[in-house]
Amino acid sequence: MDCAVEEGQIRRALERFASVRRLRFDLAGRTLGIDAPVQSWDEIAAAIAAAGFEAQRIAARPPAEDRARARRAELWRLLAALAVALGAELIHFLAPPLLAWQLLGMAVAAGAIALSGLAVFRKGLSALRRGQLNINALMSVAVSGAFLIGQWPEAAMVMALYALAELIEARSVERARDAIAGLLALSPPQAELRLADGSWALREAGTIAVGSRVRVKPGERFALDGRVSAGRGAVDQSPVTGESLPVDKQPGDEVYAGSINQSGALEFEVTRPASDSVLARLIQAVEEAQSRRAPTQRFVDRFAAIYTPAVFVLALGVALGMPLLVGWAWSQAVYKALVLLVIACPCALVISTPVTIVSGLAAAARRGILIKGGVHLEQARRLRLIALDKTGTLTEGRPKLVAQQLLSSAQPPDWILGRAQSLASRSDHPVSKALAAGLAAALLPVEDLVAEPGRGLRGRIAGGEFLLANHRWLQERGLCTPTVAALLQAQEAQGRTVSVLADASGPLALFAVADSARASSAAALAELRALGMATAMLSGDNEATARAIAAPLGIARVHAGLLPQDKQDLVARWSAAGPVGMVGDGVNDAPSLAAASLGFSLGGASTDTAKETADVLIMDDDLRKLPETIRLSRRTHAILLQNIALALGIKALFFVLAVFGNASMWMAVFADMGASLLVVFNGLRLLRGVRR
Ligand SMILES: Nc1ncnc2c1ncn2[C@@H]1O[C@H](COP(=O)(O)OP(=O)(O)OP(=O)(O)O)[C@@H](O)[C@H]1O
Ligand SMILES: [Zn+2]
Repeated sequence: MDCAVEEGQIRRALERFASVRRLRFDLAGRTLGIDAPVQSWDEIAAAIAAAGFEAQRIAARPPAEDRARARRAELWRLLAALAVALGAELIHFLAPPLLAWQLLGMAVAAGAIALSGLAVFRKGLSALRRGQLNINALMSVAVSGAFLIGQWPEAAMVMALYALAELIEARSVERARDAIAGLLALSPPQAELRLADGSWALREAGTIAVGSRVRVKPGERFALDGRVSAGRGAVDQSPVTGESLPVDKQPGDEVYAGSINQSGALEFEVTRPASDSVLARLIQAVEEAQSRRAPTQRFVDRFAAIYTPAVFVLALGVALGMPLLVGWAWSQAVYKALVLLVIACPCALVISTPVTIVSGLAAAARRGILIKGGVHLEQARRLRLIALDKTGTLTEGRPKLVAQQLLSSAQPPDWILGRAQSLASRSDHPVSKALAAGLAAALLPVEDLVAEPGRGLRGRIAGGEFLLANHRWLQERGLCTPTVAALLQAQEAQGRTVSVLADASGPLALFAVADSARASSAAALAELRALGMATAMLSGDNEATARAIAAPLGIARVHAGLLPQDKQDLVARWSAAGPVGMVGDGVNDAPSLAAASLGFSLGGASTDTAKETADVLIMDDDLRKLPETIRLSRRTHAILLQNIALALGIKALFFVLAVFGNASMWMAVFADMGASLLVVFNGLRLLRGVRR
């Protein structure tokens, strides 16, 4: 495989295999890494053969130096072909018009073609035999045609330039990928490991076991993920989370491979093998995202599949039609038709999209935004409404007990608080956790504990049945007296979430927890609105509480008291009217994340379920990454359009020149190469301005 067009053909052929997890193309090295189970290898090889390529299994990747040497040899071969082609031109121009000289010139031209174009002819012929029209077939026809009508110096020139252009193009695509790999591959290969005798030694990061002790000096990068066990200091985590400010680390804190230790020596205990670090998973996700084709890419591929045969038919029309209709000389008409064949090369068009999208994904990853596919990158700019979950998304999700009040004097305070504490300590819900952490009573055994989603907890303690209920549940149970309701409303108006301990006799005590809005929330929402997005809050919490949190953030649409199912229904209903983004963090949010056109979750705060369901992961929990994602999506889209216009525009220009002016074949090849390079560099612009 030589160019992006062929890469696309192979990609399409393998796309339908569910077993193929990842494809890693190395155009310059002519190798393709396929991550798939052994059983499907034969099937895959057969699919590659059906696409017109011959797959050769390699025992191991040839070492980097060998590949570099092979690339250099190829470059020299093509430069030599170019020189020989120039020789053919010189003979054509300078030599006397004798048959001997003619024959010599033809031989030299044939030599240049053989030196540069054997592979093109081989692949072109095999495509023609299968009744396909690919770029190799077109070039073979064009070059043979030019040779036969006596334009042998030009035929040689075109073949040499074309092969050279393909080489340059393959290298630029490769360079785009390397730039991305380089941006992401930031963790050092070795780490300083403590050995059994207490001494320190450098070891390959891949061989260090979970639980080992590793040391990082100031200024060095972490090679592995872990938990600090000794030392303290500031760590720059921007390569992993995009967080711009260094984070202070002390024993017990998590550190990530790829981040930079800025001050103080830190020792940490390895918590994940090198292959499973957050950074490694990030890289893997971006690579997987690359191999899934985005909508624009599908469109371009489909277009190219029509465009090439269409130009071929047109060329045929010019060759046959023009002499008959307009009275052109046959040789002139055939020559113009051959120029058209060269123009039919869709290379620039076909590489324009993947390079742009890959750069966009990498630029996002460098900002700590993990986008799980080009589709999602393209989708973000279409969003008109963004729905945000309250607890844990707009707020920190770490509520604290800020007020408590006894509502009954039938039992001693210790008796009541002990029951509340015992129920609360049995649940992982943030409200319960805040209560458990805020009270200090002795724990009693709880039987028949039931968690009622969106309502609270119920259980038996020492023979009595108790509820730890929110306002809604209290009302449903008919336990809410006007006095209690007034007390609850006073707390709710301050944005607090209230739970009431109650038994059959009625409410016993109320507990109010407060959760503060994230520092980034207000700015993020203002930016979203400036981008023209509508925002809405979805919450399982009480309406008054939710409104108290929403008001300072400028969110007018508040939907509170929702059960997880209600959230999903709302999002699904809105999605039917237009693309909706949903931002959530909890297990409860997974259904609505899936129902949204684009689901966002927070990398640090979210549950694993939410992270897996989401299409976009915001690594450092900074909500300002939401507007950033949308801006990046818009920029990516603009560059995609520019690239498509550029690729097609240059072709159109040469098309007109070829038919009505005097564009020559080698000019057309040159234009193709120039267009390819332009779109590659335009796509790479997305990577610029990204912090390393
Ligand atoms: N296990 C529990 N312990 C205590 N209270 C609970 C529990 N489960 C639900 N609640 C009550 O029900 C309300 C809604 O809970 P739910 O889990 O649906 O929403 P949330 O995740 O807290 O809020 P949001 O939807 O804004 O993220 C909570 O505010 C709380 O008052
Ligand atoms: Zn091309």
